[in-house]
Amino acid sequence: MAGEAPELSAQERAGRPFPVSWDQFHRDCRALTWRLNEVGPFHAVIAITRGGLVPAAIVARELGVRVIDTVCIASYDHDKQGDLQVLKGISEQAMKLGGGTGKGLLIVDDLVDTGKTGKLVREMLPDAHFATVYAKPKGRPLVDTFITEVSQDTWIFFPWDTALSYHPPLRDGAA
Ligand SMILES: O=P(O)(O)OC[C@H]1O[C@H](OP(=O)(O)OP(=O)(O)O)[C@H](O)[C@@H]1O
Ligand code: HPA
Ligand SMILES: [Mg+2]
Repeated sequence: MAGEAPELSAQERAGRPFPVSWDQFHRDCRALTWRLNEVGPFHAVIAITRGGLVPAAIVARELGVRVIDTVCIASYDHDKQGDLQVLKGISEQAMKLGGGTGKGLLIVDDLVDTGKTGKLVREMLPDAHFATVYAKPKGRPLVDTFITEVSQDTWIFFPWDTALSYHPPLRDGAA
């Protein structure tokens, strides 16, 4: 409709950019593993794709876990969240390892934001341990272990979504 304000994406609503380098991400994943090492052992890691694949690989490597499964969920189209779609569920084999409820399984994702994705996976595996590298306040209560909390109005830029590019000097109006 004419005169109606355009809908803002999550990233536009988020005032603060929080860029994360590969190096920083690796360090944060290792810090996460230190905490998880106190909680395990785990029979398997369940990565929430796609963002959870990267921390899941690092965490599984550090914890010595070789069974990794995925739950494939799509919700954000870049920075706009739509309805959650489960494109692939947890495998029967991983379900068995978790006794049907997720006991002894470790769910890994890169972050929780609104918590919608995490809530859905928790419902599939109520007894699993849920770990993320970053957490925003709305999603935080869903997570058992995380490393860094950022404000709800922060947008995290992951290294696999970004590239090095020219940045104008502050004098020329750069933010
Ligand atoms: O707490 P929420 O508000 O549900 O948001 C968090 C989820 O959003 C992102 O995934 P996305 O759906 O963008 O898919 P991707 O992992 O394939 O990038 C992120 O990796 C989390 O899985
Ligand atoms: N960064 C990247 N992807 C996301 C975010 C974020 O802050 N929130 C939900 N998906
Ligand atoms: Mg994701």
